[in-house]
Amino acid sequence: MVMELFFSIQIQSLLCLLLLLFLLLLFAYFYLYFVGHGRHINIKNSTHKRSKQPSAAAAGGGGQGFKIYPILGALPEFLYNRHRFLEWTTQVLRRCPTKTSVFRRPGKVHGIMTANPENVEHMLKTNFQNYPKGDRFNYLLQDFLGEGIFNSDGELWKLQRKTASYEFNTKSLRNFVLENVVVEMDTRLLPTLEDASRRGYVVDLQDILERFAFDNVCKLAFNVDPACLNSMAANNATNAGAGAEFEFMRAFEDAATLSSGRFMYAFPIVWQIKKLLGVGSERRLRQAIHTVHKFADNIIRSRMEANSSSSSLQNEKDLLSRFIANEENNSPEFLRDIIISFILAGRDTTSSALSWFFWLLSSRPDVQNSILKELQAIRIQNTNTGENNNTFYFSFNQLRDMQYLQAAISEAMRLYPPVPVDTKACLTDDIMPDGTFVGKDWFVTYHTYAMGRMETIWGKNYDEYVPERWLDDDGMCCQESPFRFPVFHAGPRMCLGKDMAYIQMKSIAATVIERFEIEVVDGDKRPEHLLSLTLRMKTGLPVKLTKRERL
Ligand code: HEM
Repeated sequence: MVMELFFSIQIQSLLCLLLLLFLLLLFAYFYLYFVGHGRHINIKNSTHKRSKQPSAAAAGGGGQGFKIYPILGALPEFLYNRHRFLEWTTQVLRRCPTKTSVFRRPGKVHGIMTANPENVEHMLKTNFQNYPKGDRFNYLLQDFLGEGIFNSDGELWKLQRKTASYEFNTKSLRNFVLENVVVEMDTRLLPTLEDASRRGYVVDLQDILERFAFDNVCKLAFNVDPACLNSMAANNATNAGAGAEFEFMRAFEDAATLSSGRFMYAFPIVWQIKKLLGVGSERRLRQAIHTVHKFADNIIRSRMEANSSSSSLQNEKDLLSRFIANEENNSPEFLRDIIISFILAGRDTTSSALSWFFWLLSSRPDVQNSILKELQAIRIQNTNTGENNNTFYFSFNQLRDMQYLQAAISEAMRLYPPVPVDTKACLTDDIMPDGTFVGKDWFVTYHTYAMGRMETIWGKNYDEYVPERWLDDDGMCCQESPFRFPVFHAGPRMCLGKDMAYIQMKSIAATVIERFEIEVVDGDKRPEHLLSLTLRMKTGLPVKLTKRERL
């Protein structure tokens, strides 16, 4: 018995020793890689000859790209830099000669990241068919978005795109959007800001703009007013405002954040297990999706019933009615998917752009003055021509004439694009225009944030906020090529809401700037951002408002 125990202890000690030795070897191996032999991979090597399994060097190039370790790929660097993902990837791409680098995750997951306009044109337009959203994207967002336009490829996408493109070009939809914006400003935004300025409160401008955008896009999508901006004022005072609409907004926010959180798992198996067991973030996601679906289903069902019993839909101007009227495939589930995709697309994008714009503006009185001058000129012109009898808000034509403001907002989006990175899947092996090999099933990410900060695209002053760079000699704001400035995507899947977004953003910016001076609390510090589907400020945008003297 004693001997048995003795041998058992011996064996256990031996096993421990072996394990220790193995760990030591592993540590030494990776230590050498990190410190001494760290390998960079990038894409300078622009050979057009394709090998079945391209070597790391052939797929990268120039020795400047992401560090790729055996087995772990770029994971160590990714984990180390996860909190500053955009800055890190921008730095890497900037030092790559063709602004593209291979990125490998553990296992067989390969991809490239690019900030090269020619590559962007190739994937978003020239070889569009080869770069769909792909199975991974669809799978991660399927629970929330189903088959909606934002999460579909092929025929399903085409069908939605066709109907939506037609509707987005109609004057009636444009007017509907502008009317909603004016009402929301008049009844909620301005009273909220006026109240804050009168009492000297600090308010979170990002939160206000997000609530504004959510109210707005819900009106556009299914003519429902969640009154989020109202419930904020109510919340501040009495903690009221917890109706079904408010619950819907909260649930929508959670569902979007938690769904996009799935992209950030270093090991996707973790969220899959959580989903299977119904625990943690996946349990919260399931609940949030249930609330969103229930709310949307009720509206869709009652709207469809109204449609079958009368022709009342003809008077409705929102997107849901327009899709119901379009007879092709309008099952309640499909309509729900469509509506949710639109709300997601139009929700945080304009608020993100405006939040960064207002932050940039707070340290640039010269730009503010130029905007004020432009607004004043438009007001004077208005009095002379009698264009708009309502001297309070700006008409569509007046908004169109705000060229400097358009430039100032575009310049803010160059530096802080609301959708900072966007990823597609590669269907079959391909070679990018810069010579980078892309394999079947690789992911391809175009990096809008990095592209806005490339000297090769914007010149030496790329990191300065200069609205004038967008203006021609006549002071007109020029269009930039969407492949150099893919803030609204490009090619057949280009953002459908671009014009609408500019109307909304210019209308809010002009109305607010004309009435208030905005001081950002700690404005000299750049706000930290959150990495989700859109570029949000981590701790909001705290501001103090002072009413301007009348112009
Ligand atoms: C500053 C504001 C906005 C920016 C920067 C922006 C940007 C983008 C980007 C980058 C995409 C491509 C995403 C992808 O599918 O890979 C996109 C798609 C889309 N956007 Fe926008 N967007 C904005 C506002 C809006 C608004 C207000 C709407 C209207 C509700 C809208 C509707 C859409 C739709 C429907 C798509 C999908 C198009 C398709 O897949 O065919 N967007 N947008």
